[in-house]
Order: sequence, then C-alpha cells, then structure tokens
Amino acid sequence: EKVEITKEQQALVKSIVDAYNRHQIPQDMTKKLLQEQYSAEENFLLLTEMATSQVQVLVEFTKNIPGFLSLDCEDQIALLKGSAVEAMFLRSAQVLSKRMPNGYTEVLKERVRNSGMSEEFMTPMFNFYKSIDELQMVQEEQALLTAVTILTPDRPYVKDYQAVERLQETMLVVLRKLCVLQHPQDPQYFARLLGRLTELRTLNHYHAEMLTSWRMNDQKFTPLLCELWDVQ
Ligand SMILES: CC(C)c1onc(-c2c(Cl)cccc2Cl)c1COc1ccc2cc(-c3cccc(C(=O)O)c3)sc2c1
Repeated sequence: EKVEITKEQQALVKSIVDAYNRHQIPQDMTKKLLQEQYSAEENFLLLTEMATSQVQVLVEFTKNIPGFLSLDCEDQIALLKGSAVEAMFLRSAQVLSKRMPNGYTEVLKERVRNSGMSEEFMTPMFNFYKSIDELQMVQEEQALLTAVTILTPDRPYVKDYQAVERLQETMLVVLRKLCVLQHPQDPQYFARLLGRLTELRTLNHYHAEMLTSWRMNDQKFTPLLCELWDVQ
C-alpha cells in the first residue's frame, strides 16, 4: 500500500533527529580515546568516562522526545535507568560501525577488548555490533530506534505502563514507515530492526553480570554510574 508520512510525523522525526545530533559526547572527551596510552586500567577508566558522559547526553536527548516530559516523573527515571545500557550499546554500535568515518572505530574496539572484560561478554557484544553494522541504519532510524528503546514500557518500576506504551507506539508507527520508504527492496527491514531490540535485552543481562564481575575486582565507577546501576 502507498506509505505516507504525515506532517506531524515528519515534525516528530525532525525533532528527534535534531535532538539526537545536538546531544553528543564533547570532542575533548572523545579525543582522549585517541590519545591516552593503552593499558587495561587506562582503558577501563576511559570507558567509564565515556559511559558517564554518554549518560548525560542520553538524559538531554530523552528530554527532547515529544511527550516524555509529560510522563510521571518517577516513570521518567525508571525509563532512563531501565534503558541506559541498551541505549549505550546502540550508541557505541554506531561509533564502532565502519560507516562512521570518525577514527574511533579501531581505537574504541581495541580499548573495549582490553579493559578487563571477560571473553564470555565480548562475543555477544561484538556479534551485536556486527549485526547493527549490517543494518546500515540512516540517522533517522538510529535516532528513532534509540527513542523506541528508551520508551520501552515494561521496565522495572514503571507505573503508568499505558502512557509509555502509547508514546512508544507513536514512534514505532513512524519508524516502520521510514523503513518501508528507506529500504523498499527489503520488506523485512523493520522486522530486523525490531529483532535488534530483542538482542539488546540479552545484552542487558550480560552487562549486569559484567558489573558483578567488575565489582568483585573492586573496579571503581563514577557517582552517576553508581546511581544508574545501583552499585557501591
Ligand atoms: C563503565 C564502562 C567501563 C562501561 O561499562 N559498560 C560499558 C558498555 C560497553 Cl563496554 C558497551 C556498551 C554499553 C556499555 Cl554501558 C561501558 C562503556 O560504555 C560506553 C558507553 C557509551 C560510549 C560512547 C562512546 C563514544 C566514543 C566515541 C564517540 C562517541 C560519539 O557519540 O561521538 C561515543 S564510547 C562509550 C562507552
């Protein structure tokens, strides 16, 4: 059938993509990824700084998702806490995908591989990065998929499930249309995109285990990450 994006759906996409592009980790921070020496300790420290900065960027992006600030305040926090790791997997996946000529791909991959994480988490993590890279998402899809991930209603402690579901549904309707228009030769594209959301859930589980193993080795995090991940 003829797929049409309405005027308000176009406005929705524009506001989300603008927010997505406006909120980035500051250059002086990401530059450190290229400069600092390589050691497991230094790599872990850099990744901790990146994650901390990324959470702040994520909060700013989320505040620009139409309707988010009208949600119950405690639900806003529950959504951010519940989706942060998945959103950061999506963001780091975009940085690691070859397509973004940003010079960080090899450096970031190298630092993640040598930061004290055990092999059992590396495999699923890099499989995910490969599957995201294969999708060759355009920035509208990246921004909307991140918004859809944040607006997942079944996160722990969300009270008004329906309100979140309605917002997520609005995003999914637009995302599906964009996929049909952007990838006419691949009718399965939208379904593959949603399949990545399922893969993100399993990564959440691996990440929780990674946190536990880091805590065993007495690894230090920043106050923001401790708050986000209920550690220390
Ligand atoms: C605390 C730390 C050790 C940690 O624990 N788990 C994870 C994690 C790991 Cl490994 C993988 C996925 C998710 C998480 Cl949460 C991390 C590191 O998380 C991050 C999070 C975001 C970003 C964005 C970056 C980045 C680089 C260049 C450019 C840009 C850019 O946006 O331009 C972004 S690097 C980076 C590292």
